[in-house]
Formats: sequence, structure tokens, C-alpha cells
Amino acid sequence: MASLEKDEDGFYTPVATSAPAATSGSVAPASDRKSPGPGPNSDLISSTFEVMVTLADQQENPESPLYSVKTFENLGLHQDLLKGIYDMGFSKPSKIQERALPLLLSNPPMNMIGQSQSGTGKTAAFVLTMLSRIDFTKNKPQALCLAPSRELARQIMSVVVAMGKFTNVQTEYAIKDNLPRNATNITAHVIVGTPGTMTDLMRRKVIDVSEVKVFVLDEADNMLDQDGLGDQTLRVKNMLPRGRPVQIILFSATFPDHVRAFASKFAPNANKIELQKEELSVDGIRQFYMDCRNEEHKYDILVSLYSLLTIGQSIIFCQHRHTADRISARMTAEGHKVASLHGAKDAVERDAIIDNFREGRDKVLITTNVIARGIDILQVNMVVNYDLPLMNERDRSADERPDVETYIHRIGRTGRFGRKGISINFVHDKKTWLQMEQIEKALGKKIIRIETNDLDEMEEKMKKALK
Ligand SMILES: Nc1ncnc2c1ncn2[C@@H]1O[C@H](COP(=O)(O)OP(=O)(O)OP(=O)(O)O)[C@@H](O)[C@H]1O
Repeated sequence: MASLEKDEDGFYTPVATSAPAATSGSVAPASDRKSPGPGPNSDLISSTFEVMVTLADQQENPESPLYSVKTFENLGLHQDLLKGIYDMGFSKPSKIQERALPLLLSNPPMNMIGQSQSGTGKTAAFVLTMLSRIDFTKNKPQALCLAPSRELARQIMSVVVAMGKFTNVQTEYAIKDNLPRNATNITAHVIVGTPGTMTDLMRRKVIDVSEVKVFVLDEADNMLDQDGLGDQTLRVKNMLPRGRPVQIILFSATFPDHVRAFASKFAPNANKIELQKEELSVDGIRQFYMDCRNEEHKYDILVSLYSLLTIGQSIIFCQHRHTADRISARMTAEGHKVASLHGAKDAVERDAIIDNFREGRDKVLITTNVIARGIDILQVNMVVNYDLPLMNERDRSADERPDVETYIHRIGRTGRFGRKGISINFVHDKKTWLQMEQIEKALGKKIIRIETNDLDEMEEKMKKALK
């Protein structure tokens, strides 16, 4: 039997909802079977002298989201996890880690709704919690984590594996096309996946939930949004054991008003860490716009930016899959090296595309909202909104208001953990200009104009913003 489920970039795709007859034994952990993605960010602090100084300065500055007074030792973590953290090159916790970890690790466990700007280290906070709560003598799933895309699930898993390097943690994915269809019993401690596949595996009892203690939603506002993944996420929660406590942890850089109430119901009596509206975007990201004459001019401008896009790495966001494919095919035919990624590609292809980009083999990635959230690639110093994100991408309505949350997440693919980055919005008519103005108002940050006909000025402005 198949039903329709909404995928990550808002399109409906058929998924199997009933299981074929289960036949054989348990499943090898993901860490044994295939690479969970890139290695830890061992170059994080030492990548350049400049970054090292900036990061240290920011971690001393009380105004910075990276600031903390404590050390990782103060946070009550197990020795094996401390080793994992230092092995990843982290020296001090960020503000969200310092504030959230003592609450997350306290006993009895309390639910948490945590908000902190993009790129400030939320993943480490929830991964450390999952790892801290595992009883390694039991070979049963004990921590489940859901993310909105397979790319993000794979990235989160790479953090679980890196932080758990000195523990005996066993891991498994709940993402499409990863497990053999006849898998019967996952014994891994930590399972990371997307909601459709997680639901399917739980329904078929491939995941035994009897020992689950922690349930994490990364990008929680997106995971709970009733126009998006909300139903599927709720289904997963409803299959968790009743009668014994499961710690529910919700993290995101954004929690728009319309999901806050549902989040509080989903994670009752949660400790809350919230941001003020004016704190939502990251200061290290300089925002620009370019006035294009029409759609065709947008393409010409993008091509003329190619040499700047490849100084580091860049992500170009489009509204539709076909736009991403069309631009990328055209640029490729004109001799430029670009890749395109969206939810209509199959699993193997998606993994190869993001891995190529992550490892720097491709420098320009043209995509949709599918990777607007969570993806952490430190070399990305430029984000282009070829099309501005609109509310109608979420729910297929006629709502042409800008989607401010998605905008925040898209530009947050750059400027990670104190780094500098720039974002450029293409506007091409009155409507798109007004949409951008609404984003500007919502964030309370000026978006600066760059001339489209003066490449030298453009280059100079951009390089200055990245210094
Ligand atoms: N304490 C730390 N010291 C140094 N680097 C850190 C620390 N914590 C996290 N990082 C690094 O900062 C980067 C951003 O972290 P992470 O991906 O967890 O951000 P996030 O808050 O989840 O962002 P988003 O909202 O975009 O999902 C990662 O490369 C991570 O390895």
C-alpha cells in the first residue's frame, strides 16, 4: 500500500505504508556499514589564524551567542564524551551549550524547547544529551532524533559518531533506502532519521521503542508545522512508550508564533531558552541585494558572479526544482562547474551530491529549500537567494508573503560559528522588492544594495564584507 507524504521541499511523493513480510535478523549499525558523512570539524579552530583570533574574541564577548563563562568540564559530562568534544577541536562551550546542557542533563529529565541563532552549536547540545542518557549495556534503541531532510539526518549522525568516538555507541539511520526492506530489528542505541521512514520502521516494529528515553526534534518549528511535517512527527511521538517518561527536546533557530503553542503541548513543562526578535539573525552575515531587470537578467547576474561564488563555496536557493535544474544545466553547458540538489533526485544521487559539495569538489550548489536548514559547511561564505522564499512554498497556497523563517535559515548556511558570510537577494520587480522589504523589517537589519553593472565595486564590497 502506498500513501502520499510531503517531502522536504514541499512536494508530495508516494511512500510505502505497509511492510513486506519480515524475514531476517538484526541490522548492522550505520557506522559499520557506510560512512555517515564527513568527519568531525577537526580544522574548526585552527583553519586560519584569523578565524582563531576572531573565534576566541567572540567567545570572550558577552554579547556574542558564542560567549560562555563555563568550560565543558563544568557541564557535568562523562569523561568519554569530554574526550570526544576535545577530539572535535571544541575548546569552550557556546552560549546555548552552556545554558542548555545543565538543564538537559539534570535528573529527573526535563523537556526542553531551545532556540539559538543558526550555526551556534545546537547540535552538540542535543547529541551530548542523547549520548549521556544511553545505557551501553542494553542493545536497544534509546535515543531517537528527527530532522527534516536526509542530508541533515546524515550530518547529525556524523556528529553522533564523532562525539561518541570514545564510547560504544551503535547508530542506525531511519532514512529512505538505507535499510534492506527485510530488516527486522534495529539494536542500535541512537537512531537518526526523517519522520516518514521513522514512522514506517516503528509501525513495522523494526524499531523497538520500549527503552527510548530521549526524543529530539532538530529544526523543531519545521518538524511541528501543521502545513509541513507536523502530522508525521506527531505520529512518531504517539508511538513512543506511554507510562514511562521520554525526554522531549526541541531545537531550532526560529520558533514562529504559530508553532509555539503546539511546541509547548508537544513538549509539556519544558525548560525554555528563547531569542528576542532582534537577535534572530547572525551579525557575521552581511546581507545584500541586487536589482535585476527581469528573470533573464537574474541568470546573467548569477553567471557574472561565478568567480566570486567560487572564492569559497556558495549555495544558490531557488523556489522550484525545475529552476535549480534549468540554471545548473545552462551554466554547465556554458562551461561552469555547478551542482544541483533537490528532493526529486534519488537517495544515492542526493548523498553523492551533498558529499561532493561538503568535501569541496563542487563549489557552487544550486538547490531548493531542501537544504535551507541545518546544513553545516564551514567553507560556505556566500548564499544567493535567486528566488526569495515565500510562504506559499510551505503550503501550496496563494500566499505571496515572504517566508521570514526560511530566509533566516537559508542565510544561516553561511557565517557558521563566528565566521563571516554574505547573502545576496535577487529582486527583479516591485513585488519581489516589497517582499524583501518585509524581510528587512521583520529582522530589523538593513539589506544593502549592490550595483549589478559594476563588477569591480561588487567584488570590492563583497571581499570587504568577508574580511
Ligand atoms: N563549542 C564549540 N566550539 C567550537 N565549534 C563548535 C562548538 N560547538 C559547535 N561548534 C561548531 O559550530 C558549527 C555550527 O554548529 P551546529 O551545526 O550545531 O549549529 P546549529 O546551531 O545547529 O545551527 P543551525 O540552526 O543552522 O542548525 C559546527 O561546525 C560545529 O562543529
